[in-house]
Amino acid sequence: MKTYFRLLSFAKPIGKFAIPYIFTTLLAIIFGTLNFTLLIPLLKTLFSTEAAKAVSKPDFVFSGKYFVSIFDYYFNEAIITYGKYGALKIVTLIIVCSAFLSNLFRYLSQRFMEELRIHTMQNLRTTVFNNVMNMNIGFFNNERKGDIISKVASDVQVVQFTVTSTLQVIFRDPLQITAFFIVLFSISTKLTLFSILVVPVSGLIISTLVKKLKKKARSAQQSYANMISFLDESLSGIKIINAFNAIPFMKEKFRKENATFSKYSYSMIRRQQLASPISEFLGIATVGGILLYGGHMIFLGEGTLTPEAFITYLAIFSQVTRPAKSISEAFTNINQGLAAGERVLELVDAKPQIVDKPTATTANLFNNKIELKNVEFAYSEKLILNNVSFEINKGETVALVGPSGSGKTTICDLLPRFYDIKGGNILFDGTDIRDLKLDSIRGQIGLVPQESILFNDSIFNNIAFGIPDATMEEVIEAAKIANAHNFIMETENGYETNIGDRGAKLSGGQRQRLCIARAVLGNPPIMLLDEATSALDTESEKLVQDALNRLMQNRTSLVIAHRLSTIQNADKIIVLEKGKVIEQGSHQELLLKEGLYHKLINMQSFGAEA
Ligand SMILES: Nc1ncnc2c1ncn2[C@@H]1O[C@H](COP(=O)(O)OP(=O)(O)OP(=O)(O)O)[C@@H](O)[C@H]1O
Repeated sequence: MKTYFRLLSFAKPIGKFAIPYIFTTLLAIIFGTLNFTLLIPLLKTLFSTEAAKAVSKPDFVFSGKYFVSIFDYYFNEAIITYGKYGALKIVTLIIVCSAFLSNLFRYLSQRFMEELRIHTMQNLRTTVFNNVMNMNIGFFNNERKGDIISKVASDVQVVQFTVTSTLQVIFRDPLQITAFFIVLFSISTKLTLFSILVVPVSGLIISTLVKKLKKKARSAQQSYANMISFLDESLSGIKIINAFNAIPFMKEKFRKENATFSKYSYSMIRRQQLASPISEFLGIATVGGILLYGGHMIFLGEGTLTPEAFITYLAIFSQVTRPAKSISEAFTNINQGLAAGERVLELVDAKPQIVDKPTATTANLFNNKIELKNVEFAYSEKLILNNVSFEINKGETVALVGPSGSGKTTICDLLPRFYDIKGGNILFDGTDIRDLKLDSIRGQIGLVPQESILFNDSIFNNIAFGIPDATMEEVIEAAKIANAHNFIMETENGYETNIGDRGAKLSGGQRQRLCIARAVLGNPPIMLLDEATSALDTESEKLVQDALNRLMQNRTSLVIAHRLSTIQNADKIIVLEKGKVIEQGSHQELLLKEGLYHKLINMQSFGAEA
């Protein structure tokens, strides 16, 4: 129930939709019930052989019986005044008008409900996406991408079609049933009491049926998420899958997950679908019982039940099953909706671990140095960085070198606070970065990752990423500095060319140069650079290297260096091993020490050029 109300809280402002909905629904129910009530006089005129006699007007009492008898009274009057056929015309006209109004209001109420539903889901989807974007990088190491995608895309959809659609069931259908029962009671109390006895029995049967649905729904949704993850991985890794002849293997893996999903869906749907025929059957069985009981009452001349009232009674009672059925259906579906809702709310409730302190201040423009002091860091339990200390002075290029897994990338991720450190300090111009606003630090740091990260968009938008007011002149200028302008001009639509998924339509060197152009345009005072290890051909390599050198000019840079030339030109080299700084100094100083650096140089482990 808590989940349900939380999901509804996304309907804000609910009054905007709920008030017109309640109003139109009430009118639809009133006119809908009126239609059936009018059947009594209609049948009476058609079948009665006696001439109408004047009767006295019934006294007002607030009850269903009064309304039935007042109809009777006016109808009788109409027969006396206009004759039987004339009265029939009037009643038919009223029935048609009332049916028109009832359907009109039903349509309007449906429209308000749809607006509420779509509005709620729009809110929910935006909230989930925004919250996911706010999460710190570490969150994505633990959550599977496909899981997040399926929560935002599919689970929200399930919530939409189950949770919010129960809203109308909660309000409209019980009200409709009540209205019908008021009329039923006024026609025959005895008969109605008899039929009510059946309701708890069918309720019990249905609730046993749906009890297990929620667990099954959760397993089905999880299995669906696995499929999405798998699809995502397969599409990203399609080249490797082909190269390793792994297509049959992947197909088989997908087939298995797909079969699991189908199994859960099937067993869930089997139960779900049972609810409707069972409730319909119970409804008809009840009508059968009423038919016998009511017929018995008429034949014996017991009570006041007339044949026309009895037919009307049966007509109305057969209508009761419709809202009753939709209530029972809603209850079977809601479990599936709640399971999906819980999965979605997990994402809404996830709290980013890295947020601004309330006392955080805005960092001034970088003007002195970044200092790592006895930094300790662990992704989980195992310490990855241990007592790391070094300084990056303004204007310097500092190179990080060390064997694979020594912690170079980790150090680069700590400066923009993608992760928080466990011990020590990282000082930005003397202030701990945890005391500064995240935006104000990240705004001063540019990032060129090893793997070019580009979006399925135009070249212009990829370069101007994150700078919405960038002009074409500025973008061209940045592209020229990054040696990208010439190749861009050779593409089909120049800066408007779409580069495909993750830049698939470009070469590796071109992708790197676009990423460099993006960093140039951002013009941050500090650059974090992860040099690509993949060897490019000499021509492309030269263009990229040249672009990187220009990017680093007049800037403070921390570079994960793989090229000997970058390392030799660095002002300072930090040599890492197993998360510790083993040596630091210039190229010449470190060579003289004949330590790890010397060994690494001799082993030529700095990539293609070394
Ligand atoms: N997201 C993560 N979760 C847990 N452990 C991680 C994560 N990322 C890296 N590690 C571990 O941290 C250690 C340092 O990794 P890091 O990526 O910083 O090394 P690196 O020096 O950049 O290596 P390479 O040169 O191969 O890129 C490794 O032992 C790695 O297994």
